[in-house]
Amino acid sequence: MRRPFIAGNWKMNKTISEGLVLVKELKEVAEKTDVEVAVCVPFIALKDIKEEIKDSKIKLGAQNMHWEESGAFTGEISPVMLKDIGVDYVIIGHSERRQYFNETDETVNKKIKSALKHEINPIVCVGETLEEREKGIEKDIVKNQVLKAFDGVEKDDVTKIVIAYEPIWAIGTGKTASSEDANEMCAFIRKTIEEKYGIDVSERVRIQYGGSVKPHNVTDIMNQADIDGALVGGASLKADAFTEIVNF
Ligand SMILES: O=C(CO)COP(=O)(O)O
Repeated sequence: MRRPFIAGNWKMNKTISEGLVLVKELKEVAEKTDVEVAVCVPFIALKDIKEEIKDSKIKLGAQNMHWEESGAFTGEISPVMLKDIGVDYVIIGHSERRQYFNETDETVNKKIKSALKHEINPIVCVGETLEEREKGIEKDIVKNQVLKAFDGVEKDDVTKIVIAYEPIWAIGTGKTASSEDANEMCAFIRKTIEEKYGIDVSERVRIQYGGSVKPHNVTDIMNQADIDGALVGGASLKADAFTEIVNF
């Protein structure tokens, strides 16, 4: 019922020409699978990558955006600009943006509502730090992030949003949450959505896991009942590894 969704987050990697080489190699796997496949690429590569994948099944994502449509916001990119290129998805509230660029639950919420208004599907990231997990407060943290992210979001829009559960301690560290722990949190997120919007919505919203997803662990992760996909960092930078992940 929920279509599996594997998205690569290239982060600050790949020049435009390197990115073009990579997406050319991903077209075939996207063609042959029922899994939805997306690449979330640096802003400056969006247009060229779009041109390259326009006749393929690969979807295009950005990694951030401002919530305003235009204005005096030096260095920022607006939803109007992303839509103009034909972007399908935008990652919002990645932990690296929360950690290094002062992104808050409030800005995440504004960005989600703005993306929806401009018909770009948000991939909203939530997840706890290691310290929070060790204290046993990870569910409180994640619930709070989810509720703040969805504040004021209309019921009809909820399933346009993809939620990515990315425990911060698992990102780029080679440590994955056990698939059972990851599933437990994803089920808890789904419950949180159910409490706010009802089960008809919560059963349809897609929840990804992210954090050191690799070819060797993806099958186990994707076999979990409440995990509908993966947001892949490092392993999305190589065609062979990402292809294996898509073919979980
Ligand atoms: O942050 C991530 C995806 O957004 C995960 O990154 P890694 O797969 O490199 O751990």
